[in-house]
Amino acid sequence: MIAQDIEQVLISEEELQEKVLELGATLTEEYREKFPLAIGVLKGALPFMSDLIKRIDTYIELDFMDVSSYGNATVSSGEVKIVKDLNTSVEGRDVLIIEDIIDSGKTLNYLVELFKYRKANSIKIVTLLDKPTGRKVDLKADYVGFDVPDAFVVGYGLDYAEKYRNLPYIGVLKKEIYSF
Ligand SMILES: O=P(O)(O)OC[C@H]1O[C@H](OP(=O)(O)OP(=O)(O)O)[C@H](O)[C@@H]1O
Ligand SMILES: Nc1nc2[nH]cnc2c(=O)[nH]1
Ligand SMILES: [Mg+2]
Repeated sequence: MIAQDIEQVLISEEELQEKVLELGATLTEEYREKFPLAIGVLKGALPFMSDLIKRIDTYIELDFMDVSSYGNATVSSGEVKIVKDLNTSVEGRDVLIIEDIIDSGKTLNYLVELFKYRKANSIKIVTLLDKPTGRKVDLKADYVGFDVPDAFVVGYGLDYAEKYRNLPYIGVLKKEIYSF
């Protein structure tokens, strides 16, 4: 049972699902007349994206980008690596980036600049979690599910050393699990 490693549940499964419904309704209105390209940032955004897109009731196209700046560390290296690029061109498209968390902001800052350079028509960000205290670059999401405190959170896509992504809620690990 991986739940035994959790010290505290910060956001329950029910709260997550309720927020996903709310964000889905907002995005349905935002993109009603458009055909946005929804870009999931792997791997963390996977569970959130999977739930969210089912609540967006308009035509959307999906694509994925795999970038990594943390490796197995809990502090961003600051260097964003493209592990997998998009299959689709963003030129002229209304791009909706779907993320699990904004912490330093470096991952999304990099992606926003990249999609601007590639001539996207518009770029919006929806993130499940925002950790404003972690910010190292000036970056704001257009849609935020929850603000989280200055702690390393796991679950619902968020990992510690690649584990815990499959927890259905957001929590904080017991101190003895972390190796820092
Ligand atoms: O705002 P930042 O400080 O850049 O941090 C946020 C990013 O870090 C995590 O991804 P990570 O690079 O660890 O890869 P993963 O999604 O595969 O876990 C998370 O999923 C975000 O993409
Ligand atoms: N799992 C996890 N990944 C992150 N990437 C950036 N911040 C975090 C965090 O708080 N938890
Ligand atoms: Mg990520």
